[in-house]
Amino acid sequence: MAVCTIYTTQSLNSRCSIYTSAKTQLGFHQREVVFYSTSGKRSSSSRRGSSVIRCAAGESQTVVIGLAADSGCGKSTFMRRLTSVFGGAAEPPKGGNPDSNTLISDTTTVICLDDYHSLDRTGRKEKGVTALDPRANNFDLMYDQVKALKDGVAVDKPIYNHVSGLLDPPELIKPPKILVIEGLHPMYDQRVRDLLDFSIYLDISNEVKFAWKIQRDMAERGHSLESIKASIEARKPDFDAYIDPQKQYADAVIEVLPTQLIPDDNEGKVLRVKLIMKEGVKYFSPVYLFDEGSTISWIPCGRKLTCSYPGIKFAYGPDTYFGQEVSVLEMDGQFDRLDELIYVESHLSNISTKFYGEVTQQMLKHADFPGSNNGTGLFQTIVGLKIRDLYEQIIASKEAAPVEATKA
Ligand SMILES: Nc1ncnc2c1ncn2[C@@H]1O[C@H](COP(=O)(O)OP(=O)(O)OP(=O)(O)O)[C@@H](O)[C@H]1O
Ligand SMILES: O=C(CO)[C@H](O)[C@H](O)COP(=O)(O)O
Repeated sequence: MAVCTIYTTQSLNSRCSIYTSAKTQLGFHQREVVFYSTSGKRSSSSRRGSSVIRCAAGESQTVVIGLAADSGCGKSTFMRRLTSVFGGAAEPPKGGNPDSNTLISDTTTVICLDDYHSLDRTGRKEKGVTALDPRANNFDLMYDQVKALKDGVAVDKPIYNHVSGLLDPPELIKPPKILVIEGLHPMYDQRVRDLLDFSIYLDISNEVKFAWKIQRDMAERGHSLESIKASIEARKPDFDAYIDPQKQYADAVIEVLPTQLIPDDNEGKVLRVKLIMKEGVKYFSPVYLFDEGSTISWIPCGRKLTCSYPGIKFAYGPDTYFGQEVSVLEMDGQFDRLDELIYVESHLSNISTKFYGEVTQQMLKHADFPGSNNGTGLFQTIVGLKIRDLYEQIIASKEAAPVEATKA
């Protein structure tokens, strides 16, 4: 008999029901469910079939964030910036699988959606599908488990092992304060998408993606230029079909393009980065430069900001994106001196900092992360602060709301 230990923040006399079905997605036919209440009391129940515990609506505290991007587009770097905003280091589950893709800190748990690959590397090869193809992923299980975590219920999440290319035995994930689901498809399945409190898409243009891939896979992983080109080409049709369309659903998009400051630049070192922020998203007010709603172009170089060639240019203004109203903040170029970023920060509003200079402090703290001297690092940091603010607002609103009557 498989034993599943489930931690719940609900008291034992709160209304939680166990739903069972004939067979779990993980393959267990019978399991024991052990509840731990916050007071430490314990009770257990044995059922045939899979166990999903659903507790009374309105009691959940887990805020769910989706981060979508292709492989090698800066998700891990963004996650490191985000978890740093909440303080404390993010680490793999203690004593667990050394190849786990999960990162846990005091406030956040980041799960990688590669863990919901239904086909392992050999299986994909045999069936002739890439990992980007929805047929290689189990969206039913993804939905069930993200929903359970959002409802305050622990799950046994599978692990996709990137070293072996196999599906490893599952790991226990307890409901965190903030759950980040990052990977190829957080906004692909409507059921999963509807669970997200906020969503981000990292939109890296083909030229820049290629430059980053070469930098990482050639320098750090020993791949040849030809194999990198071949891998990008092989993924492109599925990327265009299944990954890229998700950006229309994102509340914030960080778009990374080649610079416009250097004519015909093909080095890909200087970047033009746009932060596209949807209007009307609950608990999220877009950042603005100087004057909300105006159209602004700003070259901050001069007395207060050191700029070597090709300089720095900011732009801000309203726009539409997939037919929706957005505000766009743009930065082209790179900083020479990160401490001078405070000058730029002081002209930005709605950045959800807790003290003057917090963006600059965060950027200086992680000056060694990729993108710290340009708009990728700046906008990732700002989005991290906006997520903290969103989380605090959601929690405050739940605490203020009267407890809902539970249904029998
Ligand atoms: N902002 C950036 N500026 C320059 N290079 C970057 C930036 N972000 C990421 N990179 C490059 O891309 C590589 C991949 O970044 P990262 O590991 O954060 O991406 P990822 O999406 O998590 O990748 P994967 O899904 O393959 O694990 C880095 O090693 C770095 O070379
Ligand atoms: O697109 C990816 C997401 O990170 C990976 O390529 C996918 O998970 C397959 O993994 P592997 O390359 O280890 O077979």
